[in-house]
Amino acid sequence: MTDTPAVRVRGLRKTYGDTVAVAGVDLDVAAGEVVALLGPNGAGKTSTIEILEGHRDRDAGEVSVLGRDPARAGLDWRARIGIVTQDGADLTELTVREAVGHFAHYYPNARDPREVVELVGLTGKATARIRTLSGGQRRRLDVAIGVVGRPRLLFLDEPTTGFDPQARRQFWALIRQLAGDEGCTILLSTHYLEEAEALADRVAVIVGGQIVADGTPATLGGRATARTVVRWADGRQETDDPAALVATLTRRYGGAVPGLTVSRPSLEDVYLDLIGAAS
Ligand SMILES: Nc1ncnc2c1ncn2[C@@H]1O[C@H](COP(=O)(O)OP(=O)(O)OP(=O)(O)O)[C@@H](O)[C@H]1O
Repeated sequence: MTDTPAVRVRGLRKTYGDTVAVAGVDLDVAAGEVVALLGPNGAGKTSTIEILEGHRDRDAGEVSVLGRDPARAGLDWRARIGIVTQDGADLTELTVREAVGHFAHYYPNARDPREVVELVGLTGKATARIRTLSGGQRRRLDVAIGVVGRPRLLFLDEPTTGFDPQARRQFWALIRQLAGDEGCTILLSTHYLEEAEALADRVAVIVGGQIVADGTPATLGGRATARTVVRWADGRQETDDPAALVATLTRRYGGAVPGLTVSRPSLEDVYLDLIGAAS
């Protein structure tokens, strides 16, 4: 990672008529970092991401993406970012390989379209027309189009919606490869907590257009220091000393404790608390 942030946002605001979609967002993404934006429907994730992509105007605030203001950046800047939107491109009569090849032409240092099709697991569909793809295959194609230009920064807006579990795991492996081997900075929005946990170095939770928490998946919302919950067949207790409680239970039952589980709050528990407290 270098010291210059890939993304720096201060006081970002966006309204649509009477609706305040983004209400003063501050966000930093370091070069090489994978950051997940989490938040309920309508929280302002897409609006924020689209402003950072240069696809939407802002009302106020400072935004720097790869050192430029997206509202004024040119083609050289655009060639260094990759975008996977919720809608995808409208190219339904092209084949998968044609579509990826078409986008490759826009970039000075594009990847080989065949390699990209392979990377997203669509080789078996390379000559299929886009309109014949399933929803999950279509999203993989969107990812292929997003990465064909070797972006330094990749925006992924709910990238795995509609994926089956196996496709989601394959997609995660692809993202780890892009982030790890190639040092690509990634900002993604998702509704899947396990996706944020699997991929993100850092998670920012946005509610009502404001960031209400920002931290690693392990520490978000005080998760690392939260009390441990011990559950067993006849009870449940929160404790700071789970070993002592389990020892007590073991003595009480004279051996194995039926149905014993020892857990810290999941990322989902913490997230639901955060959005509940904020709304
Ligand atoms: N083009 C638009 N015109 C009017 N209102 C809009 C427009 N786009 C978004 N909004 C409103 O702005 C708010 C934030 O929407 P946004 O799409 O940024 O949320 P989101 O967090 O991405 O939601 P989701 O998880 O449902 O995709 C919502 O209240 C939405 O209805």
